[in-house]
Amino acid sequence: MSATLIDGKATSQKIKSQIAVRVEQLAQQGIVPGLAVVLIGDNPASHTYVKNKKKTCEALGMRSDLLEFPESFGEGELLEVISNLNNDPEIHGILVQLPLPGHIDEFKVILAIDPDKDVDGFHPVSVGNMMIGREAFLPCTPHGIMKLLEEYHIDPAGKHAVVIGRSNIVGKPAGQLLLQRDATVTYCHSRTVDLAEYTRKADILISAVGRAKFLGKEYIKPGAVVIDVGMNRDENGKLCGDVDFEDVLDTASHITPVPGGVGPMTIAMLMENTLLSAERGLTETK
Ligand SMILES: Nc1nc2c(c(=O)[nH]1)N[C@@H](CN(C=O)c1ccc(C(=O)N[C@@H](CCC(=O)O)C(=O)O)cc1)CN2
Repeated sequence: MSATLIDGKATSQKIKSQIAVRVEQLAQQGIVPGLAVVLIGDNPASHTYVKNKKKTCEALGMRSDLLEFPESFGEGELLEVISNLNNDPEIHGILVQLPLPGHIDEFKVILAIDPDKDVDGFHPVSVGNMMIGREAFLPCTPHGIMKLLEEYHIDPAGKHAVVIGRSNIVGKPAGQLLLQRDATVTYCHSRTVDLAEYTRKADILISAVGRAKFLGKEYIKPGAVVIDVGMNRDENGKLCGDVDFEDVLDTASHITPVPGGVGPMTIAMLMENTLLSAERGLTETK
């Protein structure tokens, strides 16, 4: 039997429609959620992502400031830009597009963002709050994964979730959020010996490996839910995930496509975090 497709595009559209309604309600109180996106350098993929963020903001009635700087932009200059955004009352969310050029210390930059405007959920304060289950901006990709599971009525409680990847942006927080939903979580990574030994025991498999079509059916437990976070190019230059989609289709129960799976959810969750930040400001000033 063929797996059910987990449609991130449709789910993200649904979430964005709900966000647009809340943005309109805020507008009646004279507040427009504002997102500042900072881009350094010429990475073509990053350019596409920030343009999409701007377009989505505008489509939802939110303000979006795109601040673009050359590859040579200094770390000190960037920290100053962030400080100005921290102090701008019309900006509710600040996002510095990653990766940054090598001469800029990513951690220093993340640390400079006011945690109240950290809509990426990368600041140690956000990460700490997420870890202990307190209110926090959740990192957009893992949060998007959890929303997809919810949308498709997949309850992680009691399931064995295997996460391949241990990045701070995706792997680590994805495992943490699954744990909070009572899954039993195993992390695998580039030094894991006999990966298939673990993945074949996964009821929910999250892959953030970054290797095109790396996971075939021999890695998948029959009936597993497969969430593909990979964003790779195949031998023909076509966008594809970590999972060999066609090969796995008859083994998995549910699967996310690439494109159209987790990716669109990342942007929807960013919009939601920015809206939450603006709504939060409203509560605090009342
Ligand atoms: N500051 C951040 N930097 C980066 C993040 C992030 O969350 N915060 N994540 C990624 C890039 N990213 C958003 O920034 C992102 C990547 C991909 C997509 C997406 O919608 N992908 C589409 C396909 C797009 C295409 O055709 O190329 C899909 O999967 O359907 C959204 C956001 C790294 N940097």
